[in-house]
Amino acid sequence: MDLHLQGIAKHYPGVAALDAVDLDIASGELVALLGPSGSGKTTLLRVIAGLLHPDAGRLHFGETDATSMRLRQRNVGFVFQQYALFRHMTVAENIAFGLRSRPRSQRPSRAEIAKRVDELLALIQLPELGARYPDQLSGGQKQRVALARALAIKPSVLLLDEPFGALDAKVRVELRRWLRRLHERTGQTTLFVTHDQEEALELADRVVVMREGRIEQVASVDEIHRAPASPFVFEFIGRANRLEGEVRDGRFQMAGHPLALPMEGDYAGPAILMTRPHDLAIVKEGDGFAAKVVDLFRRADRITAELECAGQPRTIELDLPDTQDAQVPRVGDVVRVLPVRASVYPNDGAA
Ligand SMILES: Nc1ncnc2c1ncn2[C@@H]1O[C@H](COP(=O)(O)OP(=O)(O)OP(=O)(O)O)[C@@H](O)[C@H]1O
Repeated sequence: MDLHLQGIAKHYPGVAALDAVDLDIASGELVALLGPSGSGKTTLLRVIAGLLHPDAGRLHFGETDATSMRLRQRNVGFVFQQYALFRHMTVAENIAFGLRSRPRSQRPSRAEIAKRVDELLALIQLPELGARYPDQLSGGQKQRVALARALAIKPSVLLLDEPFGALDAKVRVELRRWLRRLHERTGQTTLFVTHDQEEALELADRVVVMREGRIEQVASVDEIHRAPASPFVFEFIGRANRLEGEVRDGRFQMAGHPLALPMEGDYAGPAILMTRPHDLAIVKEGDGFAAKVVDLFRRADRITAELECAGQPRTIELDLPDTQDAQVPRVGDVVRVLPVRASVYPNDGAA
């Protein structure tokens, strides 16, 4: 089922949890909602689920206007961070719950429900565990059962709110890969909330980056990497450096010195250059800008230099290439730094 949101708004006293959100999700897509705490991800999910009524805007499931539809009519599957399994029910009973609690006219027969439960136990790769109780499962197993329970009703859309948030890092990575494979098999339209950029980028077909109740960018994982729409997105999806300057004659300048980076568009004025630590190089002479090494960090797989640049409010980080003969500067050295790759944005004060 495809999903269309137009101008969805939800206000609480003093805060716009959602501020005119437009979003289209195609049938079968796996979309990640990514954003910092408080950016409106959960609110958006709750509006789609029908747990929360928006103040404004319209929501369509396919051709059907679902804005005023009740939770049950929407037939959505929902999984939260905290395992919401019923403790007094077995795994099989938990999975069957959504089907069993349907009105009699829409309820499948006992045999059909049992068959569906078996299919789902196989799908979540826990075929032997139907008779167990939730307390007898690991955290990862519980979340797989929660997913099976959400899928049992053949939902129009599956809504996952940080479903792996309470699990340890290793299990989390395993489960997100498992979810990706599961999605490839089921083709279930899925919206996945996370504040973990790695999780979003590994899992999703498309990523929606949210900030203060608004959508900052919607794009494929590739495009979000290649062309982050704003300094906020750039910073949110990986380690980032920010340099302030201006664009003149199609070049970014710091303290009057133009860098040799080609720039698209005809913007001129205050600007922000964003670049990743591994996209900065130390050069012998010529282009680039001067920076002073204020610290060196040895990490597992690299050495990172922290640099101070004249006139810049923040220090920047540069990853040194991992080669034996690489010249490692010392703290206090002044080096010339060249951004090999960067994105330049107008500095409108909001970035
Ligand atoms: N019931 C409520 N009453 C008042 N304010 C609320 C309520 N629910 C959410 N908010 C506010 O709306 C904004 C968006 O909240 P939301 O829970 O959607 O953010 P989120 O991106 O899911 O955050 P997190 O990653 O921390 O879960 C926040 O500023 C939050 O404080």
